[in-house]
Amino acid sequence: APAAQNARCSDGTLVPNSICCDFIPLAQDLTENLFENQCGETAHEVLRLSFHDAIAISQSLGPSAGGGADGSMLIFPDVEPNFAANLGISDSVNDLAPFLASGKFPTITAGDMIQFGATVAVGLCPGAPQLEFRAGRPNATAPAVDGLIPEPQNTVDEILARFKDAANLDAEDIVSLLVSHTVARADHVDPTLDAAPFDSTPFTFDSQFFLETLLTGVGFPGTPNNTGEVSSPLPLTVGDNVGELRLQSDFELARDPRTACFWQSMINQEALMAARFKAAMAKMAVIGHNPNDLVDCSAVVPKPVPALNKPATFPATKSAADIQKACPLPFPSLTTDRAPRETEIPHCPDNEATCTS
Ligand code: HEM
Ligand SMILES: [Ca+2]
Ligand SMILES: [Mn+2]
Repeated sequence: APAAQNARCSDGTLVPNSICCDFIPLAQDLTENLFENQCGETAHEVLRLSFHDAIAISQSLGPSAGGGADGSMLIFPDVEPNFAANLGISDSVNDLAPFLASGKFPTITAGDMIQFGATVAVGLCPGAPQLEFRAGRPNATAPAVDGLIPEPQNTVDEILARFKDAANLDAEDIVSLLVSHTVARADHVDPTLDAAPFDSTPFTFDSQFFLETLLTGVGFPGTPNNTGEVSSPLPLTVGDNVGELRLQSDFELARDPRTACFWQSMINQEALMAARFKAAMAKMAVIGHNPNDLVDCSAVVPKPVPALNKPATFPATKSAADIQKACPLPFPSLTTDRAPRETEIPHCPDNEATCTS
């Protein structure tokens, strides 16, 4: 049953508890002053942070190993962010810390700041769903131990085992969470590159990621032989416009018999993709908590920007012949973008000439 809506925020939003109202000015502050109204670098990094905070928990190791979505990254910024698997996460920690310390949001905990920040970030990406948000995560009392964050060099067996040990998340949950890699770029996999995108549309929440990870790899956007990286189908790098980078883990999850059909089913199915991402993110965001102890503040999550409603397409120069089909079900029929050669993937949202990276 839906929670009773027994408080009204000053802007008229009806919520179960007035605590929810405190997130309305935070959403506005983050949107304007941190994310600058874009599905850009800072938004991507806060989404990644929501995962790295939440997944650091272990049923087999017990409660002392980590508390899940408890804000430990923000409360102990000198511990987990220094683990190798968290390389780059300190950018997002440093981005959110001033909002926590500002005194403007005294009722908002570190864990809530991270998970709410991710809902705001995602909503700036065209095609993304309006995520659920629950408030009231108690502050972490200790940082998590090292070794709980999945890495791109991990096998599918290791990845499936890690998500199960963390919170009984299954293969479909993992693929659903990996929708996030549609708005993602790597800064540390190839140390010679900044912002190497995982698909050709890193500022759009679309299904290109699921399509492009199934194309035959032909080269590297930077240097070869990096740990956790395999060859990508669109490696063309021109200056700041870095070519596509493919994680070994995404390559293997796209082809493993346990995940390949669900992976393929996401292609050109944006409503399915958005719905499954929303459901999986709702599970991830409450790891370490009893959701019934939290207040459903979904009503204060900003409405996402409108979708572009562009069907999935093979990038220029690619076609069905380049697909490494791993699922026996029929492959969706898609057109190819028309251009004489491989196109550059723009470094900045909205094709602006400069942007933060
Ligand atoms: C098998 C599990 C996963 C692995 C192995 C993995 C690995 C990675 C790696 C290596 C990067 C590049 C980091 C860098 O070099 O800057 C990355 C980026 C990213 N990941 Fe994942 N990831 C996984 C799951 C997830 C999940 C579940 C989420 C969110 C729900 C997520 C969100 C992101 C985002 C948004 C970025 C881009 C950050 C940016 O653009 O700065 N990832 N991931
Ligand atoms: Ca995309
Ligand atoms: Mn980045």
